[in-house]
Amino acid sequence: MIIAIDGPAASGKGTLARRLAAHFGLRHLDTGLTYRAVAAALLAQGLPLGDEAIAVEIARRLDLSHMDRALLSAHETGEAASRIAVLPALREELVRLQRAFAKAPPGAVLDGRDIGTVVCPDAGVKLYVTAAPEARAKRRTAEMLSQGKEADFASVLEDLKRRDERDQSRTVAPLRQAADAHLLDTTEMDIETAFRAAVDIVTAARAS
Ligand SMILES: Nc1ncnc2c1ncn2[C@@H]1O[C@H](COP(=O)(O)OP(=O)(O)O)[C@@H](O)[C@H]1O
Ligand SMILES: Nc1ccn([C@@H]2O[C@H](COP(=O)(O)OP(=O)(O)O)[C@@H](O)[C@H]2O)c(=O)n1
Repeated sequence: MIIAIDGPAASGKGTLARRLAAHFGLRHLDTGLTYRAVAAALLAQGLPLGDEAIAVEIARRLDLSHMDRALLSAHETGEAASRIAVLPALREELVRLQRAFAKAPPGAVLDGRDIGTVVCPDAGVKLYVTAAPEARAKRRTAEMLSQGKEADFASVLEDLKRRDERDQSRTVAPLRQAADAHLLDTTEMDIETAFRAAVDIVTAARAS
C-alpha cells in the first residue's frame, strides 16, 4: 500500500509520515529531502540555483538511502530547495527516483508537495495535512530553537508564507490538495491527536 501525504511547510507531514510508516510496517521517504539534497550540493559548490542541467546532473547521482534530515534542515536549504523545485527537468528526475522507491514492496509512505497529485496519483490513501501559518511558524521556531539554532518567529512566519506562495503558484506540480485526499487540519491538534486521526483515516481506507 502507498500512503501519500502532502501539505505546506511545517504542517507536521513528516512527523505523521514517519509514525504512520512505523505503525503500518511501511518504508518512508521524505521527498523534501531530495530537493534539499540537490539544493545543498549547489550551495556548497557555489553553483547557480537556476541552472537546470547542473541540478539534473546532481539529482542523477542522489542516493536516497543516504539523505540526512539533520544535515539538510537549515532554513536556507529549504528556501533554496523551493527555488530549484520550479525546474521541470529536475522534478522529472526526482519524481522518477521517488516513484521507484514507492513501488518497491511492501509499500511506502511518501510526504511532500505533489505526492497525491503527480508522484503517486493511484496511492491507496492520500492525506493533505495543513495548519494555520502562525501555528506552523510557532512549531518551526520551537524546532529550530531546540536544535540550538537562532530563530525569530516573525521572520520564520514570513519565510514560510513566501515559500508556500512559491510552492502553490509554480507552473509544474504546484502544491494543492488532490481531489481524493483527506484534509487533516492540525492547527488545534497535538502530535498524538493528529497521529490518531491519521491512523483512523488510513485504517478506514484499507478496510474499504
Ligand atoms: N500537531 C502538531 N502539534 C505540534 N507540533 C507539531 C505537530 N506536528 C508536528 N509538530 C512539530 O512541528 C515541527 C515540524 O514538523 P514536521 O513534521 O517536520 O513538518 P513538515 O514535514 O510538514 O515540514 C516539528 O518540530 C514537529 O515535532
Ligand atoms: N514533493 C516535493 C517536496 C518538496 N518540494 C520542495 O522542496 C522544498 C522543501 O521541502 P520540505 O518538505 O523539506 O520542507 P519543509 O516542509 O520540511 O519545510 C519545498 O518548499 C518545495 O518547494 C517539492 O517541490 N516537492
